[in-house]
Amino acid sequence: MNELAARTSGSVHVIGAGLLGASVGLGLREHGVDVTIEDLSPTTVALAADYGAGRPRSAADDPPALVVVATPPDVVADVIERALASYPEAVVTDVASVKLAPFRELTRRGVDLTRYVGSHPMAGRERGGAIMARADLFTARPWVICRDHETPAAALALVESVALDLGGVLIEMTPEEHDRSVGLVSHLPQVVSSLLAARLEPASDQAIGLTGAGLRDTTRIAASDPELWVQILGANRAPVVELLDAFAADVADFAEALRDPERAGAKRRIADLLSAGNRGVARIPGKHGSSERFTTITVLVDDRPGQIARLLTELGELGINMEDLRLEHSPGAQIGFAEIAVLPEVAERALSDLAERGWRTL
Ligand SMILES: NC(=O)C1=CN([C@@H]2O[C@H](COP(=O)(O)OP(=O)(O)OC[C@H]3O[C@@H](n4cnc5c(N)ncnc54)[C@H](O)[C@@H]3O)[C@@H](O)[C@H]2O)C=CC1
Ligand SMILES: O=C(O)C(=O)Cc1ccc(O)cc1
Repeated sequence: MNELAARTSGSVHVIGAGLLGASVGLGLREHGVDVTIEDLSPTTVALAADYGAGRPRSAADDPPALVVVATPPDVVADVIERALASYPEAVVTDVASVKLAPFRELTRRGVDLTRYVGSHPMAGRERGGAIMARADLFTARPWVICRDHETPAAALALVESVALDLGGVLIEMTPEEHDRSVGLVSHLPQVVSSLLAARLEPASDQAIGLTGAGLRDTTRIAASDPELWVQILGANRAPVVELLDAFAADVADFAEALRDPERAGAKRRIADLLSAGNRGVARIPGKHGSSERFTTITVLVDDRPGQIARLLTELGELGINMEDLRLEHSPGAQIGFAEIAVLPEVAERALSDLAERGWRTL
């Protein structure tokens, strides 16, 4: 393996070798960090080891410098407590999606948390398990670190070095700030997406067949693991319930305006709520969200092998830099749509040059 230099010094022990734990292991191994892994399931340990996420710990191993706890949230406090006791020299971090509940539980138990630094990479996938792990899962994604004033600088630096080696973007927050923030940007979207997708269950095949990008975009995370989310939502219930109540009030407000759109002010109310959505989506960082930075051109692509590759090659030949690409294709359709984000100043030329080469654009 062609190793990248590591910031992380010392060996890392990962407890819970599923999606997050094995991804941490894979990413650190690429930097040549010595990683050992542990899981309740021997099969998961074997799988994660086979994929290259680390090796099982043996009695002869030196103690780790850092322990990363990547177990489900409902056991995370227990595992952190055990790790602090088992490795009295090590720094211990975790990657659980909620930060306040385990911190409070450990404090309630009187556990000395000097060597504990809570963290949370804002990266995941719909399905868990070691076989879903990827070394690049955390690349360019926010990685929240919850320190407190007593956290020793060396402990903080070690956790930060792991996050940076894995390509994460460090963000410092208190556990309270973290839980409120993820309630809004992760937990509320999960509930809304799941409830929306649940509406599809009894729908006819004919209706489902009309599905387009809008429904796909708003329901992707509805495929997430219910068991994990029961734990996450339960552990962050206060902020999530508050957000759900406010959301439900907006839904009721919207339905009320739509019930009688001829009533004075009703259309304005509907427009105001939709416009607030425009302003909200414009705040989302990243290429899809910051639509003002790029212009999207849509190219029709025949459903034949090699068409997308040809389109991308020709864009390169035309000297047009693609900032983002999205493909849309309905099953059974003879045509697909390639939505290509480009810099606004080249959009017009891209459309005309592509048309000249015989591509159909929208
Ligand atoms: N799935 C996601 O998209 C994200 C998950 N997280 C957090 O990461 C943590 C792990 O989630 P995933 O990797 O998705 O779950 P996962 O189900 O893929 O992996 C969890 C692993 O922990 C093991 N485990 C359970 N109890 C254990 C114990 N007491 N000791 C040792 N191993 C134990 C399980 O056997 C399993 O292999 C959770 O706390 C979750 O909140 C954070 C960011 C994203
Ligand atoms: O897929 C996405 O959009 C995610 O943001 C995944 C995710 C799920 C749970 C987390 O605690 C953090 C990130």
